[in-house]
Amino acid sequence: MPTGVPIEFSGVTKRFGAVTAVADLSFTVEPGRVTGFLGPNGAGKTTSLRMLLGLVRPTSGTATFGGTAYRDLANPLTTVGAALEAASFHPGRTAHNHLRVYAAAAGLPTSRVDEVLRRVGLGEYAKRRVGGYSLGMRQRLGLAYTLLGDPGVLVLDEPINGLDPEGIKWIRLFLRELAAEGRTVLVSSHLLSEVQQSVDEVVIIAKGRLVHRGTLATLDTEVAPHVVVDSPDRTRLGEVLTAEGFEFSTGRTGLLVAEGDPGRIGHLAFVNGVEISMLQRQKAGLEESFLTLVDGGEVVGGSTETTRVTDAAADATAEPAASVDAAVSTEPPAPEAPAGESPGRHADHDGEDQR
Ligand SMILES: Nc1ncnc2c1ncn2[C@@H]1O[C@H](COP(=O)(O)OP(=O)(O)OP(=O)(O)O)[C@@H](O)[C@H]1O
Repeated sequence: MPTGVPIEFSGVTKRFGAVTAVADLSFTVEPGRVTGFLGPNGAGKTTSLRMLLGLVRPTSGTATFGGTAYRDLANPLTTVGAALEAASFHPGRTAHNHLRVYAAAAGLPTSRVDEVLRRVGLGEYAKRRVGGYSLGMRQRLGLAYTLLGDPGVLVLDEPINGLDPEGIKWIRLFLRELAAEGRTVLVSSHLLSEVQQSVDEVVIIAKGRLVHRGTLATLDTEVAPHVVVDSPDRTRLGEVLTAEGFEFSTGRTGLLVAEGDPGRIGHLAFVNGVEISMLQRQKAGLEESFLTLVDGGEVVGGSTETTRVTDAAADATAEPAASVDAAVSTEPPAPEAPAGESPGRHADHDGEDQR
């Protein structure tokens, strides 16, 4: 049985020139559960994961697996399985051939290839060329790759992105299974709804900073509930609320007041002689809480516009590096990478610090 170790971010900051992509990030991801690493596009998720996997050097702070940095792991492939972005595989080769190369490089028996392909439901397609695979099948193949060394930790960047409903259902159950086996499972996504049914814990970042960490249940209580109130004379009700300093917006069912206690609003209406036709407390839903948290994220400097080159053409033909040390299936191309450069590089290229 694989042994999961905690993933620990401690005061991690990453600056790219004037842009602070990640600011003083600290959190721990525990084994035995699925943790969602959430934030809108540009929040700093990929940069954080790349620092964790030794692909980018933090400006300050440490990101480790049970206290050991990725580059210092004795055998990375059997400790951490990681997939950054959609894995790219040569379309002309079979899934079995792809994984056989990695297994051989890592000193693993070919039987391991058959095992992981069966595990992700690709057993009967193992000898088919990857070019004929659907996106969902390619995602499964990427997962099979991460499982080759039977690692105790899995780090998956947006594994649900682009899957059809059946694929989403499958991956949700699969992630839960992996965590139930004692592994540490960290899954990034920019959509809470995408991972909400598969995660036990969430770490939410916005503009490079941690904005929430805890269970989904705690997320639900993070954002204060509202009061929805209505009156046959909405204009007058609005005037009374404004005069008392309440902030509100007008919704379909009434005025949405940033106040958790309906009693206060009811009393206010009563003493001002405003008839109330509806008054109720409304808890912020999960999605609303998530959006409120990430919208309110503090700006940590510079533009948050993503400048990354998406090198889809190269993805179609490039092969992931078959290094024993490289348990990371793909790496996003750097912004200035010329078109055609392999996205499968695994260097610890600190040249990015100058960007
Ligand atoms: N190599 C780089 N050079 C310069 N800026 C970068 C680089 N990598 C990331 N950034 C910037 O850092 C910020 C965080 O980007 P990052 O890709 O980590 O966010 P993300 O949460 O993964 O978003 P997405 O889901 O869109 O990939 C963005 O402002 C981005 O433009």
